[in-house]
Amino acid sequence: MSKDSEAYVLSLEGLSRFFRSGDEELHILKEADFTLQSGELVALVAPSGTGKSTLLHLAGLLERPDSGDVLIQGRSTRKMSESGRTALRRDEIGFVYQFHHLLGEFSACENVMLPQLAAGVSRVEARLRAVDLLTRFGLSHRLESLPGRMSGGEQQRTAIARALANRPSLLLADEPTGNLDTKTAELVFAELTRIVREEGVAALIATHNEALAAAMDRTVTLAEGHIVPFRA
Ligand SMILES: Nc1ncnc2c1ncn2[C@@H]1O[C@H](COP(=O)(O)OP(=O)(O)OP(=O)(O)O)[C@@H](O)[C@H]1O
Repeated sequence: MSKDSEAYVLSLEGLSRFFRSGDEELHILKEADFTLQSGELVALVAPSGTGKSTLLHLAGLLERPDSGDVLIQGRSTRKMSESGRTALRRDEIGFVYQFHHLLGEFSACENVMLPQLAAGVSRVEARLRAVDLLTRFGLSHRLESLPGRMSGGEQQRTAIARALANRPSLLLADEPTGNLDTKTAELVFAELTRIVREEGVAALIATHNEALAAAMDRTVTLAEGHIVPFRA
């Protein structure tokens, strides 16, 4: 465990990731450093193709870096086994994908219950939490709907509720309001902010929406493989 990392929910230390494209090496991250605290909401704003998804996947333990370390609540994941990473991901991290990845054969409520059941929460408690979250995101009339019968925006809101279901310490979101209209995006973002503050979640949210980014605590971008403050 490194010196100050325990104070942060997420610490990225000297993180590097490159891809080979023909003869070229694409250095997406080059010894990048970053920290995120409990209750902090940070926007990640960078042009398409610069590596936002890559960064979120590394931070969410969905991929491994070429070098460097990702620390979650001060715990190094560099030498952690796949099963250790999976458990840490289940217990500490909520991830909202660009495309919602809901399970089509389960209702909205069941989709939000499933990660809780996997973490050992009782059915009764899991349902209470699912109903509360879905209601907060304006979906109380959609509890028993299958994803295929819901609009894109409703599916995305369900995916956000699912990511928050296990009270994660870290929320990572890849364009979570990308397919919502402006008004719905604002409402969803306001509720997301409330939950982040109330539950002390640390959130890193990739977005192209400048108004939403401006409403967060700070904004970072990717520049030459580093994570740096964004200056408009
Ligand atoms: N597995 C991979 N193999 C090779 N190249 C990859 C791989 N994953 C990503 N890349 C490349 O890395 C770069 C960054 O991709 P990434 O998806 O992280 O960007 P992004 O900023 O999230 O883009 P967008 O906003 O369009 O989603 C792109 O040029 C992409 O082609």
